[in-house]
Amino acid sequence: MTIEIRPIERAEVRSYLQVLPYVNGLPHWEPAPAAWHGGPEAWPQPPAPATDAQLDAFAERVFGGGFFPQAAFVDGRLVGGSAMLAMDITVPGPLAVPMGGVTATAVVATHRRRGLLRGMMQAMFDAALARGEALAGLSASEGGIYGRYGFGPATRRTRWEIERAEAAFADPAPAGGDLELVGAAVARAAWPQVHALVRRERVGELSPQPGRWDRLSDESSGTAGPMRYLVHRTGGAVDGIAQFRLPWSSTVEHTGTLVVEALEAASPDAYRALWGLLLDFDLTRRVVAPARPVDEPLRWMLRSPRAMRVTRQSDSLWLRILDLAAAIGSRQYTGETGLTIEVPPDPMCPGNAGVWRLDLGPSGGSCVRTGAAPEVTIGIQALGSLFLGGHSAALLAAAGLIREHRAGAVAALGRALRHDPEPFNAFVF
Ligand SMILES: CC(=O)SCCNC(=O)CCNC(=O)[C@H](O)C(C)(C)COP(=O)(O)OP(=O)(O)OC[C@H]1O[C@@H](n2cnc3c(N)ncnc32)[C@H](O)[C@@H]1OP(=O)(O)O
Repeated sequence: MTIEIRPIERAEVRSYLQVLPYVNGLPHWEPAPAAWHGGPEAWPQPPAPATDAQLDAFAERVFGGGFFPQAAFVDGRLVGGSAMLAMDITVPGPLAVPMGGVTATAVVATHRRRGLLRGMMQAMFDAALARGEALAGLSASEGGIYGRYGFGPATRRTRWEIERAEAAFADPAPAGGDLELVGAAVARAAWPQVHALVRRERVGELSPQPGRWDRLSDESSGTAGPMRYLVHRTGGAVDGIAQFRLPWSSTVEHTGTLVVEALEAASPDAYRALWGLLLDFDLTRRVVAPARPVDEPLRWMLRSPRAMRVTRQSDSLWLRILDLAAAIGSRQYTGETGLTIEVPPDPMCPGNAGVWRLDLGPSGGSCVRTGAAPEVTIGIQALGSLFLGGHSAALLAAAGLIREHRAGAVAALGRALRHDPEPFNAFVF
């Protein structure tokens, strides 16, 4: 048996796409989307296998630029694929820095658990480093897979519900600006503008992947019904947008649910006005929001903050530091901190291991090798989890992921790295 890991040629794109479960109509995400969306029906419906025309259209896009696919061949047959997208992620500053976004990953069922993904991941890390990318990120299909490659959960998402009857705002004064229900064509033009404003400020936000907005559609999807769009304008300029559905259900318990798939607002007025209408939409009983930040201002705007019931919480973006010194130099920090850290061996990115002197401050950071004794030992996975400023270093130390050699060093590292508000990415890729 011969194994070959290499980038694919243009003529191989269709074979590459065909190993991806969703292209075959198989689930590619958590097996139970209903756990996030609620309701007893499979929601949304599993996708149908891609048609030939769709495969050709995908293939064109794959070689449209910024997409770096690797594949695993066994005895000449393509049995696994994974790809990196050239993206930008907002890091504390806020500053946009390049990140290789790992996506479209699968190995056919007959060839799993023999190291093919590890081989593709190594090839993608090496290529990303050669392109000058210090970070890689991904959304994980399962929580047990990606830690071994050095990825740490870095942003979180929650699913919450609010009963309409309990959703009154503490301050009933209406927000400024204008709301309009629009079709997908208007949403496709408006959403990029809002997202650009939001991601300039919000740490963890990502540049949109190619074709992201083309997927906004008016078409109905099974019991989920059509997507609906609501925009907010201030002085005629769009500064907020939401997409929501009113899914059909056969049970009385689940009828009248309004599902807010995404909502982005670039001003407090837009945020308040969009939620104001969605929480008080006639003929509904409940709002479900499946992919929201853990620090949702809306809770603090409600007369009864406990009306917002968090029903699920999970990781969202996983981050992998490929080049520690470059990554540390790419963001800004709270206060001035000097610290010596030890990073244990990192076989997939060996340049990260060793003892480093960190000098971190509001104008940036430096990370240089030192012979001094380390004050903390921290693995590359834990550094990935802390890098955007989410999570607490003390928490990871309590879990045994950071070892402290000088009292107070973990607290100092945590203070320097932490960022408020919590990092969040509105869309997965
Ligand atoms: C970023 C994204 O695109 S998310 C989408 C990921 N794709 C999917 O979930 C589709 C279904 N799954 C698959 O196709 C495959 O299981 C993959 C792509 C996740 C992994 O491919 P494989 O070639 O089997 O992985 P590989 O053999 O390199 O695994 C490396 C290690 O991960 C482990 N592993 C692989 N998949 C899983 C899993 N689902 N759960 C737990 N451990 C796993 C292997 O046991 C192995 O462990 P080891 O390092 O201790 O030996």
